[in-house]
This record gives sequence, structure tokens and C-alpha cells, in this order.
Amino acid sequence: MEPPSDFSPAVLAPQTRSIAELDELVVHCRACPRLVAWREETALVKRRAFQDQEYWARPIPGFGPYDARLVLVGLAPAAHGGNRTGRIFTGDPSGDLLYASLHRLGLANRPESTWREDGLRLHGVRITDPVRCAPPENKPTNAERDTCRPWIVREFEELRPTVRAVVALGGFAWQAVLPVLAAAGWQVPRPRPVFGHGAHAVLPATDGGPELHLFGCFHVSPRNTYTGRLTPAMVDDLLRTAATAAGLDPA
Ligand SMILES: O=c1cc[nH]c(=O)[nH]1
Repeated sequence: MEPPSDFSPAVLAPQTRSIAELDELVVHCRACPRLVAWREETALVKRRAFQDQEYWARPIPGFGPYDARLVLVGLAPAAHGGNRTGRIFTGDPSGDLLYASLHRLGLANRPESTWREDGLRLHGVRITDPVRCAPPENKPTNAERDTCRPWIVREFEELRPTVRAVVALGGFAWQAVLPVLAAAGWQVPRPRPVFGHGAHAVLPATDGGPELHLFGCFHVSPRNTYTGRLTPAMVDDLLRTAATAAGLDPA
């Protein structure tokens, strides 16, 4: 699909016919002026350690198989992580913890993710973000989250035949993903389930299909790991529980 210059996710995302097509299209999105400015500015004022690298500086597609049974939902790419490397949760401490855990569970072929074409493969797991561009201070506005929503809704619509469990990494992901799942064909319980590490909600499918297990996990960011609020063992336990609920066979 040719990307038009007047780029509206609400118009374009529903027109995509597959996740492959969506992944191809989303990287052309320029819908949020503040985020476009920030992702491009950080690519010019690089971190010293990355001076010789060409930053991706575009929106980040999801990563992992199109028929994933387990989907991990983060927040938004890091300015010098995904915004540099071009792959979600890649090149930042959050991703180091996440991919190492997936590898320990046998859900990734390598323990680390370093660049968008490094041979890493996930088994049965896909990772995506509700906001696809790096935001200043890692804080997207509600308006930016809402503008970006059609991409992740469309992604979940395509994943519906196979996805059985979702892990929301942090409170932002939890709040962002509930309306996404409602729009993509699941019933969100009332009252709305509350986020916490280990929170678990079961969402029936609106068409009588298989239910979806939603789990909450503290975000894997240094803010949580450096303070000891979240440990690698806690991440392993949570992801193992979610992968098992999804019908995978984690180590
Ligand atoms: O939530 C996050 C954090 C880092 N990188 C991402 O892509 N998402």
C-alpha cells in the first residue's frame, strides 16, 4: 500500500489486510507532530555511545509471529532504544530484561535483541506498543495514545484467531489495552479490572470464540528493576504463567 502524505491512522489502519501490511504502513505515520519532532530530534542529537549509528527515527512496528498466542504490550519506544535500532524494546535496559526472560523460557532463540536485523526470532510471542513513536520523557499524551490506537486495534483484530493471552507491561499499557481489546472483539469485565503485578482478568470473546487471559506485570523499566520492585525472577514467573495460559509450553 502506498503511504499517502495526509496520514490518518483512523482511516488507514482499518484498510490493511494483514499484519505484514500494517507493519509496512505504520512506519510512515506522521500523525502526531510532537512525536515526529521528538523522534527526529533525538536522531540528530544522538547519545555519545551511538554517534556512529543511523537512528531509525520512525514509528516502530510490532515484533514477533503473526500467529502469536501470547502478546506483550508495552508503552512506547525509547528515544535511544527502539527509536535508534528500529525494533521494539531493543537497545535499552527494558528490552535487555524482557528478551533475556523470553529466552530463559524458550520463547526466543537468543537472549538479547540488539538491532532490527540480528536474527532474533520469537516463538509464539509478539510484542507491540500502544504508542509507536518515542515520546519526550517517555510520556505520550492521551491524545497521542488515542490517535495511535487504530494501529494496535487492527493488529489485535488480525491476531484474534490465535491470541489467547496478553501481558500488559505497566499501568499505561493496561489502561491503553482495555479499549483496544474491546474494539477488537473481547468483552471487558465491569467493573474494569484494576492493574497490578499479577493482576489477571478473563475476557470472553464477543462472538463466542475462545476467551482471552489478560495479565498485569510491572513495566520492565530500570525505574522498577533498579529499585528492586521488579526482579528477573518475577518477570520469568509472570511470563511463564501467561505463556501457559496461552497454550505455549514455556521452560
Ligand atoms: O514500553 C516500552 C519500553 C521500551 N520500549 C518499548 O518499545 N516499549
